[in-house]
Amino acid sequence: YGASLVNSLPLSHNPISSSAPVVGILGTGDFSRSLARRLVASGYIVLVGSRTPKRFVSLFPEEAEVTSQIDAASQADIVFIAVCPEHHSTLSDLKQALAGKTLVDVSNGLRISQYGPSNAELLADRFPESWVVKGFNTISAWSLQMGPRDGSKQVGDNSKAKISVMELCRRMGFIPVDMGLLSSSLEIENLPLYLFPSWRVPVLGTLALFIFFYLYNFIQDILQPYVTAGKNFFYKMPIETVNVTLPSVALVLLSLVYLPGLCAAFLQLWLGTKYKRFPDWLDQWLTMRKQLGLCSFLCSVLHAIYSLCLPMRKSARYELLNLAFKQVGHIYIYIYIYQVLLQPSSTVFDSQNVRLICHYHPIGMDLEVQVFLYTMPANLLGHFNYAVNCLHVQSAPWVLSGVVNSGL
Ligand SMILES: NC(=O)C1=CN([C@@H]2O[C@H](COP(=O)(O)OP(=O)(O)OC[C@H]3O[C@@H](n4cnc5c(N)ncnc54)[C@H](OP(=O)(O)O)[C@@H]3O)[C@@H](O)[C@H]2O)C=CC1
Ligand SMILES: [Fe+3]
Repeated sequence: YGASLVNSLPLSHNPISSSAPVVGILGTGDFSRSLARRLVASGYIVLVGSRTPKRFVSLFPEEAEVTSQIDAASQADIVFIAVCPEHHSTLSDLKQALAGKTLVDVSNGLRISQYGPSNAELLADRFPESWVVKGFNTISAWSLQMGPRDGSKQVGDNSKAKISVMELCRRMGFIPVDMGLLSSSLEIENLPLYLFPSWRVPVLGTLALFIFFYLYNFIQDILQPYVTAGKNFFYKMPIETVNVTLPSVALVLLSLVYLPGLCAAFLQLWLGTKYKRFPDWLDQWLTMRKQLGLCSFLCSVLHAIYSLCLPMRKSARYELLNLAFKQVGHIYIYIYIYQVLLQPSSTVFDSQNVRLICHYHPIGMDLEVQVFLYTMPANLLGHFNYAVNCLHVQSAPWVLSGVVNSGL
């Protein structure tokens, strides 16, 4: 869904100065589209070179010209090679047009390799009369779309003044980011005022789910026995009812982490393309997965703590069995902890993770493979975790009581 955000990004109003270098991009894939958008926003003249320019014009911002590969290569001063390395050989015809120019190789490998030659070195061999620079490969198409995040952000109408402030910033060791004209200043002023904007909906959703399940459990376990049989179980309210509520909330939240990926995959199969924009609700849901996953994690951890707090039961044997089952049942919490703490860069909840899988391995990938990758959890542990969690929440109460009551 690299395409999903491209159209929604506002362009800043940089005037294209005549002295700005003309930048060429070969390829019209995810990376090329994100890069073109950002370059246009930064005031560059962008020429995109494609084998079939007409097909892809609509996917690029109006300011960028989509043309043939040879056109882009001969007119540009600096050329990004946003074509997967397998297909670099198909660019050999452009050797003459690219002579003496700077080529930026943005490619990534498919697996870690200890020995060369690298893609960039191979490219340099292929184009001995050009200057190859390796770069941008660590920036995903997604990050390019999201725009600059770090550094001091500058806007101003007088470019000389702006440059002097940016130079000052650079000398102080920060990376200045040009955000356009003074008319964009409101955007920068507002930036520090948003407090956890991405957390509002997941946290409210968690609270709503908690209230729903708590009321359900309260009515079923406390109110109903009280009304029908006059039994007083109100002492269960602060700990036991909360404790049966938490895993249900965690499970539903975990389902909400996986569901949008499946929806997206089916939608892409249905539409037959990955280049259509997702509906807004799905787009927002997809970007919320990380927060939903972490809320689920929090509920599980609370559940583990509450389980330890529960008062001991009648007999020592029952207690021991119960405790043992609890530990088995709570495997999913350990898996969670493993996922969240030990694999921070690739946690299953990372909303960018699935995108990255697709972005780093898109070579010749057909739709089926892509859909497979989209539906596959970024981390198999995630689905294992989900299954154990389901078993625990769904069957644990009566399986455990059955086993314990049968005298085992
Ligand atoms: N996507 C990402 O997040 C990142 C990507 N990269 C690197 O950028 C490069 C491009 O990635 P990405 O844009 O995702 O890949 P895509 O598969 O989405 O796009 C590749 C593009 O290459 C062009 N191309 C030219 N010749 C051929 C050919 N013979 N066969 C197939 N395609 C050809 C196609 O454009 P056309 O049909 O118009 O000619 C196609 O759109 C890769 O090297 C990748 O490693 C690096 C960092 C991040
Ligand atoms: Fe439990």
